[in-house]
Amino acid sequence: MSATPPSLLGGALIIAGTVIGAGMFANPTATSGVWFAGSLLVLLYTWFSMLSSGLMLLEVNTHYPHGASFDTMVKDLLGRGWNAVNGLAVAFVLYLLTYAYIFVGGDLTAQGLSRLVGGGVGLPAGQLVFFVVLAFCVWASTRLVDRLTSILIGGMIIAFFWATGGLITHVQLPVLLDSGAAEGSRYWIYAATALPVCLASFGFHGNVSSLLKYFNGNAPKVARALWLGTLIALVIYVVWQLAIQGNLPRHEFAPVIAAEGQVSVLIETLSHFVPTGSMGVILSFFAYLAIATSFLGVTLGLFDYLADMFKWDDSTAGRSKTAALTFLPPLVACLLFPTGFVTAIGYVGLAAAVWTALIPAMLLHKARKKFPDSRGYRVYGGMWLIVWVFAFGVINIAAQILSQLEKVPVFKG
Ligand SMILES: N[C@@H](Cc1ccccc1)C(=O)O
Repeated sequence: MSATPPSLLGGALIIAGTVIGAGMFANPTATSGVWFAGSLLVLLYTWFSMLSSGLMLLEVNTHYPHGASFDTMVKDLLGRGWNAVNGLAVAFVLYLLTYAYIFVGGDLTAQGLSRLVGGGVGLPAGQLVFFVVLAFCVWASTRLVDRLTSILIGGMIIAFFWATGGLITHVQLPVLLDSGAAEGSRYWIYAATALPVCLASFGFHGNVSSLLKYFNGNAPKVARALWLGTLIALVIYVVWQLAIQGNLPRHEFAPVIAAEGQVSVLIETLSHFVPTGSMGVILSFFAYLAIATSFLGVTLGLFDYLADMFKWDDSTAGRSKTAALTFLPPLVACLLFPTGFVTAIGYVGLAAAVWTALIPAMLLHKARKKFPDSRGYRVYGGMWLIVWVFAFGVINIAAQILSQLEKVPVFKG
């Protein structure tokens, strides 16, 4: 990153770039049970809780030297045991996301290539092409990724409004409100599937300490960047829900759910209800950019994390070893065990709940005891916020486990 501190908007875009990713493509499918009005409540609840836990991490971070990582804070405040749990949960999320990105990115690549050469490019071929190009960027250099990301994020936001602009004008109120639903249709009983997926789609918490370093320890400015970045994401998610759930009727979601929310199937099913035309292509293009930016951000995080853990240096040999450990396990898993996309994101939510909700709440509780008369940045809310965020984590973990065990109703369309 450059030496001059970035603008507030620059910081907010870094956050928005991480937040907006694979998660959002799973949202319309995961919230098809609670439908539009319910999804707004779930999104608001998740946004507020995730922003708050990010601000908690920020407050804790101000007690440590600039750039002190998650690892340092957890070890110091909660001890080695929790640090091991935290490290495992972080690694699990990053690996699983890489898997989900290859899955979706490969799907879209296969579609795109088929269109170019006139059909017949399979999913594994698409996954390999997508993977090789982006993994090469990460292996080659951090600077390249940095440059690439800002261009991609800009393009992504433009493509998003371009693509959904058309869809929004077609939104049908009865579809959005599901007013033609059968007598006695139920919505709230399906909240458990929605929660962890929305949690995953608001995750960014690995970026807080690097942003604080980037802004030279100016915590209030980082806090503003978190507010702005997560608000941009919230607006985009709401518009996205409107575009999909305002056009594709709830009772027609079955094929999308059966395909586990695969993005190409979502777009294809949508095209039966709206004349998507070139919009389908722009939508795929947007999806592509969103996945690519997250892939770059997440794998770079995983890459640095592994290099640091194994103390592998920055030489070509060192980087190659790190790259192999970063990329090969998810690629192999993707080729061998193609489970569904929405399920994968649900498990991302489960593991992410540990380090984006439970741990931040525990850290802040400890930090306020350890540094009682600090006069620096303080997040709003006092003790009730700590309890709120902790409960949010527990609720999400329970929701994912119960819906995987089918102990709670799961909407099938
Ligand atoms: N929000 C990211 C996923 C993520 C989760 C947790 C931490 C960081 C990133 C996405 O939707 O793709």
